[in-house]
Amino acid sequence: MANAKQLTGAGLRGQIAGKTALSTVGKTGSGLTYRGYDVKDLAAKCEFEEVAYLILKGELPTSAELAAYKTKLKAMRSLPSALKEVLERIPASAHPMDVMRTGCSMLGNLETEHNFNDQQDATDRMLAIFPGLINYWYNFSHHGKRISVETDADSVAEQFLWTLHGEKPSALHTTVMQASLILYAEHEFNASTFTARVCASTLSDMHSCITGAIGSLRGPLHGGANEAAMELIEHMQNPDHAEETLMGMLARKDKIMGFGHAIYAESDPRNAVIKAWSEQLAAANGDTRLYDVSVRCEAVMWREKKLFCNADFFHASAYNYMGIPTKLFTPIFVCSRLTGWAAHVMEQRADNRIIRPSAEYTGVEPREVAPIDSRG
Ligand SMILES: CC(=O)SCCNC(=O)CCNC(=O)[C@H](O)C(C)(C)COP(=O)(O)OP(=O)(O)OC[C@H]1O[C@@H](n2cnc3c(N)ncnc32)[C@H](O)[C@@H]1OP(=O)(O)O
Ligand SMILES: O=C([O-])CC(=O)C(=O)O
Repeated sequence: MANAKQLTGAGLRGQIAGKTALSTVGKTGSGLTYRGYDVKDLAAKCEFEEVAYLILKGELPTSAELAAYKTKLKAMRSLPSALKEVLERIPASAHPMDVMRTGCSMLGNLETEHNFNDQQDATDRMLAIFPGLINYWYNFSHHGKRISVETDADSVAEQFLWTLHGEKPSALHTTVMQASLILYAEHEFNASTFTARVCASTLSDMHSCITGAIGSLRGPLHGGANEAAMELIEHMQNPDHAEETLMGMLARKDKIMGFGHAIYAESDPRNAVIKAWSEQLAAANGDTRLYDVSVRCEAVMWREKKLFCNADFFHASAYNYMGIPTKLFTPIFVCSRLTGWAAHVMEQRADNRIIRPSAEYTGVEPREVAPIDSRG
């Protein structure tokens, strides 16, 4: 069993900030479970909709329940015309995470969750619409194309790739995307989920909670690390060049995105799964450069710093091999983590007290306001 990480210090590290029945992270040093199931088991045996159902409703679905859930999601994909108009006004230079944030917020204006009894439907609508939403904007702003999001795709995974590329994806790509969405679906009290829970604790609506969470996920210390990792590895010509680049960065004390974790001590269980898929995609592509340089980065970081790849690092090469533009990497994370965020919002609502911690004051002692002409 791996050692647990010492959790103390700034950033609320190690503080219990609430209860959850949704997942455990690093409980045995390196494990991740969703409602008691090992994430590796889920990624090997399930499709994303089964895991979304598990996280949102508590148990894995039967085949009839899964079929009904997928049929429901498939019927909820269309984009309201007012949302399309907003997406068409966002420039190509925008970051897609800002597009996700605005798109989610706009949806909240058009289809407001007025009543908490609507929380499951509001969540399902976002699960169904988010892949098409981001790819509608991407295709319009980058290629001047108004795509149809009412595809025959059988799953969220397939819908993402289909609406991006305009054709049914290969079985391999769909399988990898299923696994990726499962790996990213839920992760206890990470920064974006905690954002969603703080928002939920004020009894705000689901779209506000998810919009806030998207903003938190955007940063490179959290979900944005998969894009930052891609920007790093794309310049590496071969493993020796990768080693040379990293050694220089470490000497300059640069932060290497895609490595390290706030909770895990020695490894992130999601890494082995996406790494294996990246290797398969590299072989299928007949170009192993990105995989090979990533493997060398992993070895160097462990040798030099005892830092390991988190979920994001091998996602960079895997997504690149599937022809996904780098700036769309973190929105895929949104399409997946939406399940965890929404389940946490539901959990917070079911046993709520407004989240309002205290601060340690470090400012000046009490003093009087001097008349304005005597200041300075
Ligand atoms: C899906 C996800 O969100 S996973 C996380 C994605 N984020 C990244 O990949 C960004 C790069 N990684 C990091 O910035 C950090 O490891 C975090 C934000 C994930 C965790 O931060 P912390 O909990 O503060 O890290 P931790 O306490 O383990 O850091 C220990 C030391 O290692 C250093 N360190 C940690 N990660 C890295 C890294 N990727 N590169 C270089 N040094 C690092 C820290 O700077 C710290 O050094 P210090 O004590 O001299 O300041
Ligand atoms: O738990 C964290 O701090 C970050 C993370 O890995 C995730 O949200 O998937």
